[in-house]
Amino acid sequence: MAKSVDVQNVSKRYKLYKKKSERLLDLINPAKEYGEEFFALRDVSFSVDEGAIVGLIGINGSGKSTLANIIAGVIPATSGKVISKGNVALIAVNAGLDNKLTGRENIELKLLMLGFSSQEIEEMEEEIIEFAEIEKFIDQPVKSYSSGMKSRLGFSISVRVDPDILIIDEALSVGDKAFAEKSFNKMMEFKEKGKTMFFVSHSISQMRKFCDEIAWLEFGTLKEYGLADSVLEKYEQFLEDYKEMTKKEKANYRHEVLKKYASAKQKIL
Ligand SMILES: Nc1ncnc2c1ncn2[C@@H]1O[C@H](COP(=O)(O)OP(=O)(O)OP(=O)(O)O)[C@@H](O)[C@H]1O
Repeated sequence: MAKSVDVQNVSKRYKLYKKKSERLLDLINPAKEYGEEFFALRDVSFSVDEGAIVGLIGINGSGKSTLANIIAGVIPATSGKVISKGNVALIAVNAGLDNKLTGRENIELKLLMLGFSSQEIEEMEEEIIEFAEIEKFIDQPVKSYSSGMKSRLGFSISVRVDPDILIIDEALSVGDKAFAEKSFNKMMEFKEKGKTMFFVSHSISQMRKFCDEIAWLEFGTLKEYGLADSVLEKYEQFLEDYKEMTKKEKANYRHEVLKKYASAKQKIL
């Protein structure tokens, strides 16, 4: 089976500064290393077959959105790389929409940037507006939209553009039930067309219905990658245990996971 997305040793490092002056000093004198290092992703690798639907799971802050953004090319990895076959679209609340522009201007700008002609844009525009169900508000600035409206607009543009690889980050959880159903049907259509999709959600039942494979992230590391049923079962059990832990036990757990990761890495090096 041909590979669609290859995530190779991807890490994402952020610098956390206590004061604005630290950020400035770090820029002026990078050798001195001001601020605290924080890894949102640590050496994550996996590859995805063409047509697979992959769920990204993990507790809050485990790195799901960071990974989704890196695969979509919205933010760069600090090290490692992602090789994708075809064009990638990310659908997330707020992703890729300019708040100052109206809904219509956002559609036009996005389609222009993707290289569509003005005639094609004219044809696609009405379909996008209709699918997004924001007809009356389409000429209002996006900053006046609710999060549901933004997400509907983002979703409608991305699916109409017909990308090879689609990444959906929590965007469906903000819409109403009817729109969520319409979006779900659209995604099933994409699935039947054999497109590769990534799906970020906290809903295990949605994941179970929709995904073939799961990447389970834990404190920025890839804990497991495998078939959906088996990984989701383990994740559900983990969530039950994790929920019962005290704050201190959770901190210890995190410490142990990262220690294990560091020693495994040392063995490889
Ligand atoms: N721009 C940034 N600067 C500093 N830290 C960041 C930045 N973006 C994300 N992080 C941190 O990286 C970690 C991973 O964030 P991310 O949003 O990818 O997690 P997530 O798994 O999607 O979380 P959630 O389920 O809560 O949405 C978090 O601890 C977050 O605070």
